[in-house]
Amino acid sequence: MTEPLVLALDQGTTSSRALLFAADGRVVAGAQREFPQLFPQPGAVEHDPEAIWDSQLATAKEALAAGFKPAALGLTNQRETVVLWDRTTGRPVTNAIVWQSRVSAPVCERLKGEGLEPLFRDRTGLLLDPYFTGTKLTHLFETHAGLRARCERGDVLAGTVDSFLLWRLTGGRRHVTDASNASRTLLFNLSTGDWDEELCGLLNVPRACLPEIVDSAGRLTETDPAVLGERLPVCGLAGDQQAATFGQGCLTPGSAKNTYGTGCFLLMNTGGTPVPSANRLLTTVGWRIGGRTTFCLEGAVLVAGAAVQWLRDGLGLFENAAEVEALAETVPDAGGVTFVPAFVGLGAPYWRPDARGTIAGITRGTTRGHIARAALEAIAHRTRDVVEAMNADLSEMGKDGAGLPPLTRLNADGGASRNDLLMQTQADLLGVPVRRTAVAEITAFGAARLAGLGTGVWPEEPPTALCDRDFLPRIDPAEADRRHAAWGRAVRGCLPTAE
Ligand SMILES: Nc1ncnc2c1ncn2[C@@H]1O[C@H](COP(=O)(O)OP(=O)(O)O)[C@@H](O)[C@H]1O
Ligand SMILES: O=P(O)(O)OC[C@H](O)CO
Repeated sequence: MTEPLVLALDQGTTSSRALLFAADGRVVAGAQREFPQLFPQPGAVEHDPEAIWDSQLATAKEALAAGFKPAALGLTNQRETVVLWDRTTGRPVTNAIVWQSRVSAPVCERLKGEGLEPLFRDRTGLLLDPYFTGTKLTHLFETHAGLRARCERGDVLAGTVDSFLLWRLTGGRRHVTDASNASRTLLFNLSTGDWDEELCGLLNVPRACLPEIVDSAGRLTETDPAVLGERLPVCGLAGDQQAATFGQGCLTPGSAKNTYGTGCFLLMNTGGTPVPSANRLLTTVGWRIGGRTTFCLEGAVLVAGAAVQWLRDGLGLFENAAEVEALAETVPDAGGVTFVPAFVGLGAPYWRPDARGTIAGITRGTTRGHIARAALEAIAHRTRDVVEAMNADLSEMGKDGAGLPPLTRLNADGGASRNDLLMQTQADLLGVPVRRTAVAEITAFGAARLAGLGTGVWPEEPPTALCDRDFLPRIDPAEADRRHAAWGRAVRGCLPTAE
């Protein structure tokens, strides 16, 4: 095969993947491996960084074993999760604290109590929620004696998962991250495009342990031949949600995608200047190419497909996640059942780490089908929560004359987007078409696209045939509003103190 191929490594929350792509999105070879999720105490979620590395390395080797020679490598990763490792040995010094983990909630409360949230908001576009990397580091330094000092001396390095993987892939030569990953840490200043000394000080994070920030595409570095058996130029690097946005071809302001995976992440491209949110969404870097940054507004829903996983593993309702659709189709509606899967608190736009899940409205007639249907509806309602906040932000922008119209179409991807009932429910509740991508692995494809662009082997224009199916709204908007209002009441019911 002579067409230029790109190897994408996609290090996700529950599995690592390596996929070799052609420019049109075809997967020529690939491999995927799950790795263990660790729940050491309620609200804490950890990964063993060695398990992350082993699974990622094994998949990369497996994909390369097919015998094709990629022109470049693109890397994308679960975001916010923090890894600390010894500079000399490369060995992790603690488990990775995963983005879902709530362990730094007390640190966030303390900082909020000191009135610091507006400062963090203005500079980083984020909120003081335990989701983000910075307070996870603060927490680790407060609970591991001597760790901060080792970081200050530069003996221990810190970074998000991309940094750790690149350290290993380059044989311990490069300690880098890209601007999109950096923008998820609470330490990155959106205006300067660099680490913010004052915020590092407030979070007690020594500058010496942080990586160098590079672009998301270009000749960023290269792999050590001893690791993958060959020297590959690393030409694409981005957080997984930003990579999916790029892969979906959301390259113009106003275009948006929602990834339905463990959580749901809805990102809208807002162009070359950061748009502050008045409605508790996040302002984040989409990608930085040639030193020019594209920004996004983001709504992060912490639990989406994970609710389906819980029906599978926690309640034993079925064996495979895909079976939820048939089960939910056994009933015409949720029969008055509302399921708010606030397992790790609620993300955008509520940001309530103290919220806990509820299943309400159960009667003697409630069946497994009703619960399954309510779980799918919950995912669609959480997405509407985000879209309402986003449209409000866009309308606010419009007052200055520089606005974008409300969302006109949502591009969908991720494991749970394979569920037709979920996609139809989503279109119904939003009142706009939902377009499901034909490229199942769009996150990895986005990383490959960045690398293809970065190395110049692929055209700048994304492939055109990305649509698998359009789901059009079928219910009256007033009915959608009524259902969403009932959802809002259920959400309020799962908050310990009324908002
Ligand atoms: N057909 C389906 N319907 C609903 N949820 C599904 C379906 N297939 C997979 N899921 C859910 O999607 C998630 C997996 O999607 P994926 O994109 O691989 O997630 P991640 O990248 O976050 O690990 C799981 O939480 C799973 O429960
Ligand atoms: O690994 P995923 O696909 O669940 O994505 C996780 C997000 O990057 C967390 O912000």
